[in-house]
Amino acid sequence: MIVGTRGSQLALKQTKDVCADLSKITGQDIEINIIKTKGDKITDSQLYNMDSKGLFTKELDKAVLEEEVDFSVHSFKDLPTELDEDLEIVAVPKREAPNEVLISDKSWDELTEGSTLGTSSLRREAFCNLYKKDLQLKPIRGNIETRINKVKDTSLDATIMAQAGLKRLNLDNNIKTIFPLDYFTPAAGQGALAVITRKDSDKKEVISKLNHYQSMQEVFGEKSILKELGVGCQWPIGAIARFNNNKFNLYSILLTQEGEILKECNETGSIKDAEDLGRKIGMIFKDYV
Ligand SMILES: NCc1[nH]cc(CCC(=O)O)c1CC(=O)O
Repeated sequence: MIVGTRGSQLALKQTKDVCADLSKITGQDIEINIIKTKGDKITDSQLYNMDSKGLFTKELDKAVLEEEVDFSVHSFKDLPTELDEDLEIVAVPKREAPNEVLISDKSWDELTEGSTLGTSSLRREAFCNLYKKDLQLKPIRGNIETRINKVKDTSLDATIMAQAGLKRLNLDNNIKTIFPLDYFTPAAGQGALAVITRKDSDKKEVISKLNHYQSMQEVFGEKSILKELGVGCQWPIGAIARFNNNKFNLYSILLTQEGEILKECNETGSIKDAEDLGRKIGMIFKDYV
């Protein structure tokens, strides 16, 4: 089999992890085909100002559709809300920690007025403005290590990242503060991967063995909020689903860029109805955007 992936350190590590698990099932090695996406080529730091639909996924989708590769591996949170009609997310492997973390010499509580914090995420900007209006927010680009180095070489006082990416790259020793999920709520799908094939692929069945049902329901629930709203990552929305003690809970918060809370929702139900809960929250949010 051949897998398509972006070439970033994180994308490659994620793909290798998925392939190792899949090889255990098939007993065969998987060839890795690196595909450059538009998102890898642009250098503008204000990513969220652009039409972000499939910025990191379009070329990969094409490779799967044209049977250049058998499947692709993505960070779930970077997927656009609508997938090509001939493609399918056949597996969401067990999710890594979805939390947001602070990279800095100082803890979140110690960060003082005027400190510089690098982020190019509207949601992270909104949460910073909600809790610490006096930080100087600066756009930041580059791979995870580059971002950490901007703090280490003191060109920035702090940055906020996903714990999952750091864990996967064994860079989690740089974490200063791990944010609780209901304090600094992550993006829909954060910490999870998506394995995509063609709907009519004969590899679908074997690849679907990588699926972790609970993780899939959590991230599909979160993503359906955005789907219902008809927005991608251009809105500052945090969403987190958790399945604990046999209860499926979906929490989401809608902010303005300036850090004002427009609406918070919390729904509990059956894990199999994850997407219904997400749609319900999306519908409620429609009155607030
Ligand atoms: N938008 C970038 C991106 N896409 C996926 C991850 C890693 C974490 C994940 O798998 O959710 C990151 C880095 C970050 O947000 O810090």
